[in-house]
Amino acid sequence: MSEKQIRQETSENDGFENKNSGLWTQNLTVGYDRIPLIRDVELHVHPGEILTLIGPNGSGKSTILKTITKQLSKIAGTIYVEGTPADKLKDSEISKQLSMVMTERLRTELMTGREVVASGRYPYTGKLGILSEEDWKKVDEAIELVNAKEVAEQDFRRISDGQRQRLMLARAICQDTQILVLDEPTSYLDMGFKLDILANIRRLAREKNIAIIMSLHELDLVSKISDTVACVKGDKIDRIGTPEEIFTGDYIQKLYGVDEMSFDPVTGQVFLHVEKKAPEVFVIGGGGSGIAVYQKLQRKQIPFAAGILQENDVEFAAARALGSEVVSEKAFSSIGMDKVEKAKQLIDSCHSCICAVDEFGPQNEACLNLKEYAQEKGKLMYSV
Ligand SMILES: Nc1ncnc2c1ncn2[C@@H]1O[C@H](COP(=O)(O)OP(=O)(O)OP(=O)(O)O)[C@@H](O)[C@H]1O
Repeated sequence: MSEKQIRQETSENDGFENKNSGLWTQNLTVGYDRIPLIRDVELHVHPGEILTLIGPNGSGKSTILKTITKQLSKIAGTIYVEGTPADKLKDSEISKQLSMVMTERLRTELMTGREVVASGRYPYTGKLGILSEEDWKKVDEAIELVNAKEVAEQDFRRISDGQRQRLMLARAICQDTQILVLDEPTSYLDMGFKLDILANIRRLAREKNIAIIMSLHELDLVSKISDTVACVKGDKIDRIGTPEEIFTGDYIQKLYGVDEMSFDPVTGQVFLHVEKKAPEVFVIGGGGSGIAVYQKLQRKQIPFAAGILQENDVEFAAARALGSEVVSEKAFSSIGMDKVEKAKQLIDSCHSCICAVDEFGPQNEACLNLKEYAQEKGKLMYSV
């Protein structure tokens, strides 16, 4: 860790905020046609860190980002770029300090991907826009970083959305600024590129000490990449904190207006809404063994009960979300006889029982007991 990073981390720990670095917004109000959409936006993105905006569609994430990058006029407040109010900076000065991924305003007729990326170097070239060898080196490094070498020489308009997105990110990266603004940088990318680009963004922040502010819809990735998460809801930033402070309890579910069980804040898993009906099948699961069975039953719309799961079991959230009933025991406690009885009653009321568990030991003896019970009753099945 560099000395600068250590200083930065310790400065956070003692609560000291350095307004002269990164990006800072104070009492910022954003909106359209002078009508406020989000008020009092107070964000600070430190060098080397990533702040991610999350929130439902239309909540105002892009509006905040567009205002920060001056594509949209602010209604009130101040945006500090590396300590200086953005109003006092010329566009040419801002573009040396702050870069953004944008697609709308760019004219890309007859341009190759590499040329589009190279336009990110224009703030550093003279009026004729001639790039030096050093500029082209930065262009090619950025293209390499986003894994877009194979499409760099193609017509920018004739490549896929995902390839275009990677090149636009390269364009922002080679602009070589201290602040990077990204609006949904992974929306068109497949899973492999999503992970790759986000890992690169993370590395870029840490290694080059860049302050990054972005919006993301992939909640499972937000907590892995962000230092700070700001939640946009209604006419304000509803909550701001570390991923651990945001992804807890039922906050995210409330932010997005979904059922509490539709999302597991610990793993980031999402579950389709299920109508809770009287269970027809009892699933003996545990340790992740039951998940595939729950999903199959859900796809077939067969209501089920599950058990006996400890509340810290990896499949507890899935069972709770997809099952009509779950017999569970507190984490790290031995399974009580009352829970075994409850599970047996449910087996009695179901027409069949599926045992997803392959191996039994002292920790899941109660489940072995249930399997034997189901067998005695002639209800044991091995697959859906
Ligand atoms: N040019 C515009 N003029 C007026 N209103 C606009 C304009 N662009 C967006 N809006 C409105 O501003 C609100 C916020 O839009 P914004 O694009 O910032 O949301 P978002 O959080 O980025 O959404 P998404 O997750 O769907 O990308 C929406 O109600 C939208 O309809």
